[in-house]
Amino acid sequence: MTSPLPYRIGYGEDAHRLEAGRSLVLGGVTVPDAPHGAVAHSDGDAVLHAVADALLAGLALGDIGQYFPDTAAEWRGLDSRVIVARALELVRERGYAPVNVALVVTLDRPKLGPLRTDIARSVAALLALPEAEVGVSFKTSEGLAPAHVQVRVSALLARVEPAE
Ligand SMILES: Nc1ccn([C@@H]2O[C@H](COP(=O)(O)O)[C@@H](O)[C@H]2O)c(=O)n1
Ligand SMILES: C[C@@]1(CO)OP(=O)(O)OP(=O)(O)OC[C@H]1O
Repeated sequence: MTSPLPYRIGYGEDAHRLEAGRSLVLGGVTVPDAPHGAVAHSDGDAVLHAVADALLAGLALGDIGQYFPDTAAEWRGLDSRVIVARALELVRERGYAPVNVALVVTLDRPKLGPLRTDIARSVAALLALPEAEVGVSFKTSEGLAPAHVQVRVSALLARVEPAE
């Protein structure tokens, strides 16, 4: 697919159920002393799954489940940084690069504020962006979904190579 557009917007979401005794990884950062972690086929990093889906959606390339099916034994326990790297590669192959991303994590506990910079820095490094181009917001569900993490991500992609 070639696109003449100078900019394209992508949006991605992910959600995972939380269970005690599992680690909670968000944006490539392991949350210390988390009371619960994601139930998932991979490492359950809902931030990175939503980031990758936003990159893919920006170029109408489908979603991560098509590239990393949760029925494939080879992806069990997968480090989600691999998923983002693949999505970024697909974006670059089409002549685009991410410009900035904004992500919102909805999680009742623990409080993530102390990890905001770590998560921004980690996601920025994965996308080869300055840290200031990764916006990180946290929300509680106000008790409506205490055993659940939800992430929403918007991403702006810019054409960096001339359209073929
Ligand atoms: N896991 C979370 C959730 C929220 N925060 C911060 O708490 C503030 C209030 O959140 P509301 O959902 O009640 O509006 C807000 O400043 C969030 O950044 C957090 O640190 N960790
Ligand atoms: C990442 C994959 C693959 O390991 O599995 P999960 O960790 O379950 O994550 P999800 O966001 O439900 O879907 C994408 C999957 O294909």
